[in-house]
Amino acid sequence: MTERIALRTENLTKRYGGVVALAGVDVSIRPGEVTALLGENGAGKSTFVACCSGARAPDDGAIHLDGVEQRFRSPHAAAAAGVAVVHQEPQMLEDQTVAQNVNVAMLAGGGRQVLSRTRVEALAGDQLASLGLAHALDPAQPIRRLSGAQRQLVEIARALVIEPKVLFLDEPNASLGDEETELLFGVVGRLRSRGVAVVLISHRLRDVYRIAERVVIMRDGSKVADGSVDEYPIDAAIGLMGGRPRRRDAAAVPAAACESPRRAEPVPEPVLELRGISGRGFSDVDLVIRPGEIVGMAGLVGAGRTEIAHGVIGAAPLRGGEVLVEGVPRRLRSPGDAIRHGIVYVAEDRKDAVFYDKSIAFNVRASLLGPRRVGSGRPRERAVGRLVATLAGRLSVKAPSLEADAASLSGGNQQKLLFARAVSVEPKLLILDEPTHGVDIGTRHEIHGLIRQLAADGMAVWVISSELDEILDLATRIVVVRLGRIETEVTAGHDPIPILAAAMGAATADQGTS
Ligand SMILES: Nc1ncnc2c1ncn2[C@@H]1O[C@H](COP(=O)(O)OP(=O)(O)OP(=O)(O)O)[C@@H](O)[C@H]1O
Repeated sequence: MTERIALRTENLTKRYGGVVALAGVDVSIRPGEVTALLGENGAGKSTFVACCSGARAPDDGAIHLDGVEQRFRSPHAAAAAGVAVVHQEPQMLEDQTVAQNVNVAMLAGGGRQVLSRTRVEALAGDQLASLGLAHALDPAQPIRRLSGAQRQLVEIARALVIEPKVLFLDEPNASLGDEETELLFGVVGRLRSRGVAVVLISHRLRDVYRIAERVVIMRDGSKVADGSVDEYPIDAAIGLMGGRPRRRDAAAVPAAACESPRRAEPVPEPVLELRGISGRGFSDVDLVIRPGEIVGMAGLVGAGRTEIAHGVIGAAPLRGGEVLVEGVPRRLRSPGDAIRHGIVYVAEDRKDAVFYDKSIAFNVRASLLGPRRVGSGRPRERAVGRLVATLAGRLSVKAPSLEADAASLSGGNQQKLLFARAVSVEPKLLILDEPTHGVDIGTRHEIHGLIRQLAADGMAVWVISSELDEILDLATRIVVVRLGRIETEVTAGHDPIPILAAAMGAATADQGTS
């Protein structure tokens, strides 16, 4: 009996100028299975998805869907044939509701236009319920009020209205907390049992290995391995992806950086002190961050962590309380104002921060022209050189040249660019919201190493992350935000897991009833 194959590529090839993004890739994806597509940043995963889903035309090779060769002229044509994609950065109608956004997808998929708002909400509600998402999303909520995780779930609901044969999920869990990842995997499990071929791209390998049956491993545009997860366990996959030795973070940093900050020395003056600040989505928040500390902010997605950071840097209004920067009360009016006071925030959503139509070099220089450099006129070439060296070396950003558009960088490489750009401003306080979102495992170690080194050199760092592992790995002190308030605080060295689990678990129960 011949095995059923949902999607098969043969010699799939794609070049961007001199860059070979796909070098003759042969892959078979089976129905009713979850296949993980793995590879470091820039390996060619997104390009593979783009070619299979009509977003890019391959230069060579063939794509077969259920045994029939296809030449998709557009994503719409691919969707009509049964190929759906959930993208890393969902594009949605921001002012419309969840229901309207799902409805638009239904219309695009050939559904009938529905004019009544209650009917639109009921249809979207049915769609969400069939995916087990009825409790996670309210069809009447406007998109702009949703967290990154909730938007991902809406995007998945939209992709599924066409009842695809093949579903590509490109980094769907990059910004999801543990709870939301479970929700997502619940949806994936349902799709698998309906016979959908699911292709999952994710750098969170431990999550991936919980759900995938098969792996396809890519490196530099080529497939280097393909088989069951038993044949290629995590460590083997990591080796195949990079061929780069996996360095322990601690080895990359001076030993002092791994200790709690400056225990024996006098306690330095806080860089930032929040006294009972309130704003939309949070209230009565007290927090002190001193030089050399890495404060990890944990909590469920939607708990209010990003909102607190936005309130501090002036991206959203504060309703009350006081912000002190180096002991002086300040009301920061905008992120630019925050930079002038030595506070740089790196957003979770890179769409807002990358100048896509400008060159990589422009993006790098943009920060060096920032307020702290104004006095020196032109950005100092040495500083540019240092930054570029960091990008190319420690963060291994793959780019054809510095003059290429930032849009030509893979998603993970854009994230690295933003990190390096923020660091180059030499802030007193660096606020990182999901700093390794979409970044491969080797680079994640490098970024963590750099964060520790910066703290060891005296920078204060505030890390917001949905990954408890990341917080436990990095932070010298951990605060947990729950329902917009700081719920609990623990110092590294104590066993924080029971405390964190209690705070986060309690939050789930409360949120469910409110
Ligand atoms: N529009 C483009 N123009 C030029 N080069 C591009 C373009 N899109 C992608 N590339 C290059 O093709 C290669 C593969 O990129 P791709 O986005 O497919 O990688 P990826 O494996 O999805 O990475 P990530 O994990 O960071 O998302 C990279 O070297 C990238 O810089």
